[in-house]
Amino acid sequence: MGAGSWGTAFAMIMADAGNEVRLWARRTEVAEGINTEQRNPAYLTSVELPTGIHAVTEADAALADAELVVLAVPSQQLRENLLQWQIPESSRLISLAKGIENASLLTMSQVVADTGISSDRVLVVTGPNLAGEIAERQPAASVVAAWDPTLAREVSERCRTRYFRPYTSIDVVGCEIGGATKNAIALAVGMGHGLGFGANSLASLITRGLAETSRLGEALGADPHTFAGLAGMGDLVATCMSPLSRNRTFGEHLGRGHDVQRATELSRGVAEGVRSAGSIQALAERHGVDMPIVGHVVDVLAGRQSPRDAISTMMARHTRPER
Ligand SMILES: NC(=O)c1ccc[n+]([C@@H]2O[C@H](COP(=O)([O-])OP(=O)(O)OC[C@H]3O[C@@H](n4cnc5c(N)ncnc54)[C@H](O)[C@@H]3O)[C@@H](O)[C@H]2O)c1
Ligand SMILES: O=P(O)(O)OC[C@H](O)CO
Repeated sequence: MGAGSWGTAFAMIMADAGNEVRLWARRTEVAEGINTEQRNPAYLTSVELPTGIHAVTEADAALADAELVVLAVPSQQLRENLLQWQIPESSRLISLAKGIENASLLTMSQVVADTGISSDRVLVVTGPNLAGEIAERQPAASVVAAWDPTLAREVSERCRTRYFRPYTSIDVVGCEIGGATKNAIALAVGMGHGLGFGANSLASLITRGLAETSRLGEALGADPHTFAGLAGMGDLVATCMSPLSRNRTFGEHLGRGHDVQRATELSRGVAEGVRSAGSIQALAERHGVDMPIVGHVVDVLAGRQSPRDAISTMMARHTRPER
């Protein structure tokens, strides 16, 4: 459900893994391009898609009798869409979005459950999975997380291909916090890059970003090991280091001196950290967790601080043991 970059690339994974795939696109021209030319004319436009993907513009046509419903709309739009869709009762749902809902401070699997769908039916797929690389069938690993390890295993087998290697996890909340928070940290790393700083600065931000992500995750009951894995460090490193990342690129525009409006105009696709950073900060405050990098990202996005001042303020913080 959603034919943006990741919805399209994940449809490709599912088709390559031998599933019959229906892909819901909002726009007729997107569906037609996929069905007649095996190309999405709006996202990943140079990629030839497998013939096994059938695109539709009616949500009901995509959802009818679906065994697995893959949710690939941006996180702040998930609830409004779910409330309109007729999700088959026997289906399982896979959440792909990486964000925290603004109004509720819920993770995406929690939003799904909040609309009345049992959390036993909800899975999360997350990891270092930049859609542009996956669509070229470059090898990557990922994590399929569910409360029930048997379900996680079953679904991981359904999306395994020669280029996509899914591990399993029962730490749903940890995987989701890793995925949502890395976007805010990537904004900070992008700012550092845009300011002209090198590998030492960026590695320092990544590592301390992981430390604050782990603190938040643990406060929410996550397994600390998750943050050393694909959904934590793996995704954080891929996002912070790749020019393909929309979040890192958005941060880079800010670091080069553009304001949020101009950075938005220069961006293609959704940079989830821009919308979720404030929610992550609010969630951290609710649980008494210190997240200085996310806090400064929020200040920069709100125009209260420049990227350069944000970095200077972080550097001036009191020193203390690393752990
Ligand atoms: N692109 C990636 O590399 C990647 C990888 C892993 C996870 N994700 C996550 O997947 C989610 C989707 O990202 P994406 O990369 O596909 O974004 P995108 O910007 O490429 O596409 C967004 C899609 O959502 C649709 N959309 C936008 N507003 C909508 C609304 N109100 N209702 C319904 N549909 C709407 C658009 O039409 C489009 O199909 C995000 O949470 C992102 O963090 C992306
Ligand atoms: O392009 P980004 O910044 O949304 O990152 C994409 C994926 O989440 C990387 O795993």
